[in-house]
Amino acid sequence: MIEVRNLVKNIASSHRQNAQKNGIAIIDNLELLIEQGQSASVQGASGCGKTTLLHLLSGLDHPCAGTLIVAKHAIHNYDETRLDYFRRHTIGIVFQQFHLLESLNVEDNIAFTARLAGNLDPHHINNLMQQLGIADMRNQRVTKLSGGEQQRVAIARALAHKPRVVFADEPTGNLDEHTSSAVSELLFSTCRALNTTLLLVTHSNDVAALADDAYHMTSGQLTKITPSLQKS
Ligand SMILES: Nc1ncnc2c1ncn2[C@@H]1O[C@H](COP(=O)(O)OP(=O)(O)OP(=O)(O)O)[C@@H](O)[C@H]1O
Repeated sequence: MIEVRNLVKNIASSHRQNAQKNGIAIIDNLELLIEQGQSASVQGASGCGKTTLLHLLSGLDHPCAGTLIVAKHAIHNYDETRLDYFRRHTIGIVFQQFHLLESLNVEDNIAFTARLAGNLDPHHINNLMQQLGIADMRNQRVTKLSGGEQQRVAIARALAHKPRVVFADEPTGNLDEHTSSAVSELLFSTCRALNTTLLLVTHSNDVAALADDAYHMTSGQLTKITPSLQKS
């Protein structure tokens, strides 16, 4: 579950005491609720604050004000030690720039987060590689892969430790239309199977429409653009 209340991020200052006084609020009293196991997509103009929102929810950036609860973790109150534990165990992140470990092969990149979390399930990792079409590349260094292949490795890595929540920033941005559709369906179906909450930023209407709820971001806030597609 993700619960965000009155979230403010001022891009000129990350210090709480200066939040209201300095700079522009790129996130301005934003509210969001996603139940456990549900998914939501966020679309919006370039520079409107989508990546900033994911960084705040991942504990990679600090809010100026507001409440951020992610899988029962009230991370707005956490220090770096607790945030580090939270990131390792609770969430998976697909970054826009992948951030793969260049010295490792495909399989070790994917297993890395699971090893850190102490939750290595080789069968699950093998399934992810098979479903994402990267099993044949398991022993290759990631630097040898195309952008689209690296993107699939990044997606598998985010799911490898069966996190409670996944944040994905343009997870299909480097994929052709056919692969984008297959990979995004796999991302959504794997999250559903694991009862993992998924929050995804995308420029693709097709990918956004796969989510239970779709939001548009503007003026630092989210507006729901489709009714919730409640599953029976
Ligand atoms: N650390 C920072 N310091 C100052 N400004 C920042 C910082 N991080 C982001 N910004 C600014 O905040 C705004 C939102 O950036 P963000 O990356 O969240 O946008 P976005 O909606 O994800 O854009 P895109 O769709 O192009 O990826 C931009 O104007 C950006 O320049």
